[in-house]
Amino acid sequence: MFDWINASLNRKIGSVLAVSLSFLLIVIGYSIYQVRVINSELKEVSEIDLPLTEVITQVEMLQLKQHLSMERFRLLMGTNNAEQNPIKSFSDRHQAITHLLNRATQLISSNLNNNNIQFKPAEYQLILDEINDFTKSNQNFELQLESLLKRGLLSEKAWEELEVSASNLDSNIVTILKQINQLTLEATRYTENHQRQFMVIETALGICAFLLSSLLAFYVLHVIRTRIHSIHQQVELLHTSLEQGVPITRPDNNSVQPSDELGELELDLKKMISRLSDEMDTRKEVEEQLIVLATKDKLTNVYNRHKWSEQIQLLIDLSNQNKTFSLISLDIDHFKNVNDSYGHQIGDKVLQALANLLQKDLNKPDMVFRMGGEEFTILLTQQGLEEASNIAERFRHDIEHYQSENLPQFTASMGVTQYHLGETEDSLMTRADAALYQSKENGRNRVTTVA
Ligand SMILES: Nc1nc2c(ncn2[C@@H]2O[C@H](COP(=O)(O)OP(=O)(O)OP(=O)(O)O)[C@@H](O)[C@H]2O)c(=O)[nH]1
Repeated sequence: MFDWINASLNRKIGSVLAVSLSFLLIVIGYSIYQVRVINSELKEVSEIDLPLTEVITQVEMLQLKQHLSMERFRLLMGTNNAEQNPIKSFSDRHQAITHLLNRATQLISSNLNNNNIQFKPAEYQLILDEINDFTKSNQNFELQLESLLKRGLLSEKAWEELEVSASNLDSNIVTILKQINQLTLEATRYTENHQRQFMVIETALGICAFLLSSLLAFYVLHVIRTRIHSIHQQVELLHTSLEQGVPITRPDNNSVQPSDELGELELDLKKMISRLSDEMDTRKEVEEQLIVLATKDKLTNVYNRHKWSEQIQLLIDLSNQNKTFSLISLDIDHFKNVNDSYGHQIGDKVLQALANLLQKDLNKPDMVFRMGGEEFTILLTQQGLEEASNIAERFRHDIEHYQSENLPQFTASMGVTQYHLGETEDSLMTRADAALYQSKENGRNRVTTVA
């Protein structure tokens, strides 16, 4: 049973068909057997019982005629109307009766010998014995009658004896006939019962076959529907994830053991979803890396000029809704000397050290941009001019006192300004650069704040 549940759909459907077919064959086989039994029973009735009844009825009729002729002869005996040659007519009837009795004996004995009689053969044997006995009694009666008739005038006593024998023969043949009729009746009833039984069993078998086939077919359909529903859910989940752009839930590939075609399809689908999920994860990582590459400076890992343009526009838009911000323009002092004295690589390291120092000191929403060369801009998204100036001064101090074993000391000049409502990026930058220029002009390593 367990194997069958795990079997392929083809095998499941094949099994349902095989069981239905087997049941059908059983019903057909049983029907053929029953029809044959009923047929042989009816054959027995039509080929033995009915001819036998006909023969014995003829014997009965002849026997009665013989009896009546005897009575008639007795009454007319000695009168002018007496029959001239009664022996011949008695003898003819006797021969006819003997012939009929031989036919009846032949009919029963040949069918008994050929095993054609299935229903109560012992009863037929009994009837055969009775017919044989009757034949002998009839033979004796006929001989007795013939000898008496040949002798002519008979005594009253002899006539009475003959009368008794004839009556006995009449009642014997009637009894045989009744027995045959009884047998025929019983055989017919038996066949009728047989037919009824056959109908009941055949109907029960048919119902069983129908129920079993329906149950199996229902089960197979249920299995197919459950699998298709599971596959449909996976596809639906995938569709929703793709539509909403959320990560694809990775299915559990181990939970399904493919036992049939739908199981294999489900497993293939899960594998495909897993692969798609991997691909989406990789693509997301690549996208994130691309965003980093597009927005960050490779050397210092602070934001680049491209990100600056995007961010300043955003802040200008926000400040138009009454939110202000400030910025610090920063340039390393005499950086050319650093490069010239220590080499370009050390120059790069100074740029990296400065970027780290600035980022470390900043709060989350504030951002550092490398505008090019040794120029940096710090965007203070929520601070006013005074606070920005203080931050710039803190930076200047930290840079001046920054110490590293492998790097030379360096300083930076800064220009600080605040965004004026409604002004453009250009005018803001011009003011910041002017302030920075002023710091350079005034001897460097200083902060100039311009409102
Ligand atoms: N190592 C290194 N040097 C750079 C890079 N970008 C620009 N520079 C150098 O920065 C120096 C800038 O020099 P200047 O514009 O003359 O300015 P300064 O020497 O800093 O003098 P002031 O700004 O007037 O104090 C140049 O020598 C450039 O080669 C870089 O990515 N790495």
